Amino acid sequence: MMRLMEAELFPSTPGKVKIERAHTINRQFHRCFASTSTMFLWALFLIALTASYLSFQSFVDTSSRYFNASWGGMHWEKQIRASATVRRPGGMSVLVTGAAGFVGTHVSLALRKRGDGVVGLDNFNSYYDPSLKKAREALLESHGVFVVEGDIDDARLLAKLFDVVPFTHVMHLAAQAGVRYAIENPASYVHSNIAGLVTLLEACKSADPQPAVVWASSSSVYGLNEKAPFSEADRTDRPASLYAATKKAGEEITHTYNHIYGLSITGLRFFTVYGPWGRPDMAYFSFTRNILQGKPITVYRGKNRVDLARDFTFIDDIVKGCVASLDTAEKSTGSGGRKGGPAQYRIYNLGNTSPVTVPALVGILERHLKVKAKKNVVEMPGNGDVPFTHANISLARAELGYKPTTNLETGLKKFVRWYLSYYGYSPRSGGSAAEATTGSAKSL
Ligand SMILES: O=C(O)[C@H]1O[C@H](OP(=O)(O)OP(=O)(O)OC[C@H]2O[C@@H](n3ccc(=O)[nH]c3=O)[C@H](O)[C@@H]2O)[C@H](O)[C@@H](O)[C@@H]1O
Repeated sequence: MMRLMEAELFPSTPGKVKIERAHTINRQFHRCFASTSTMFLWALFLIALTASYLSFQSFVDTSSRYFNASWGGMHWEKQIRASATVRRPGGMSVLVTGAAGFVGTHVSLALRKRGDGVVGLDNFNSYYDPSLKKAREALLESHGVFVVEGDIDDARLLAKLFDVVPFTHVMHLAAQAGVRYAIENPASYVHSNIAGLVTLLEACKSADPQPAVVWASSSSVYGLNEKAPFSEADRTDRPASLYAATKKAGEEITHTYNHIYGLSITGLRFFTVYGPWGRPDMAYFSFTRNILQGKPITVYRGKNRVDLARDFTFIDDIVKGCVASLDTAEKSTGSGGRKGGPAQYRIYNLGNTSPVTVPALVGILERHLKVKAKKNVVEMPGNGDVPFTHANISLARAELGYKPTTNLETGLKKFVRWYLSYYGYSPRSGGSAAEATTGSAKSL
């Protein structure tokens, strides 16, 4: 019993000799005290060790997050400042979202070439082949445009960007595009076209100075509108796809930020934009790929065997419309999140004004590629498509000086030339592009 008590009173500690039972009570108390203080010291030591281990871990975590992050740091900020530098009197510094996208790349290049400061932002998602986006980024970099890798829904990143550069304008082209893909991945449209848009507008409204915002809406907002050509004042409350609904919502959301915070806003309704460096998910692009590979293409047809038609618009015309919108945008009126007075709010159609049917589009491609397409004609599935689009561009002509000059025949010729060169086709004289493609073509 006594031994048990002793053992409880004087437990052994690591590295210490066992207590001798023959000690006097005093000595026992002394040892007891000594042992308790040793234990206390050991406990302190262990706590300190654990604390330093934990803080070291968190340092390692933070630094690895920091070093792995695609943005941040002094070098990064320096690249942004250099890219945003204005090189012409009265030039603007523009944040272009979706800069590695089709329209974003072309607009960024046009701005940079005339001496404006341009910083790109893109999340390089895999909706379509990210290597094409990387190739566009390389093209931009060769012209001195730096593209930040990040998402428009990242409020911290946006705040940092506005902290580093007092952007005068935002050209907002980042979005989840594609009409039919919304059936497969609705959340992506909500993430980019709704949540991302709001996050971006929040950053713009808080920025000092507030930038003027020009952004990409879509011809799809006209939905089931049958009155042709489509004018800005026509009904847009009957969208036929979730994509269209999110773009329409974007028009309402931007109006709210214009109304409450004095942000200058211009929404551009693009009509089926095509051209070099285009989007592989679009019909003209995927048709070209399939025709060259000898694969069949699916051509949708409307009810009663009516051909579908689109007001296909060449990229160079769209770029001119975007740049003119930036040039004519008035300043936002607010600062520090407060409205200073009424601000400009505009919406324009940017189309070509001459719709072409999908079979006619295929015919032009067949001529340029010198290959006959294998066509499967099927009735348009009910997945978001509309039978036709046709832009009335009077407003953009009057207020932006917008005047499209490239017809589908000429524009597709330029696209095909780019496609063949980008994917490594080298047509022999007299032969068709397809005959000359063996081996060297990159697959999409
Ligand atoms: O104008 C717009 O606002 C929209 O234009 C295009 O949408 P869409 O006109 O549907 O363009 P494509 O996907 O290239 O389709 C063009 C036409 O080809 C048809 N098509 C498409 C794909 C296919 O395999 N077969 C086919 O016949 C479509 O039904 C449509 O009539 C873009 O993809 C959207 O991002 C953009 O917002």
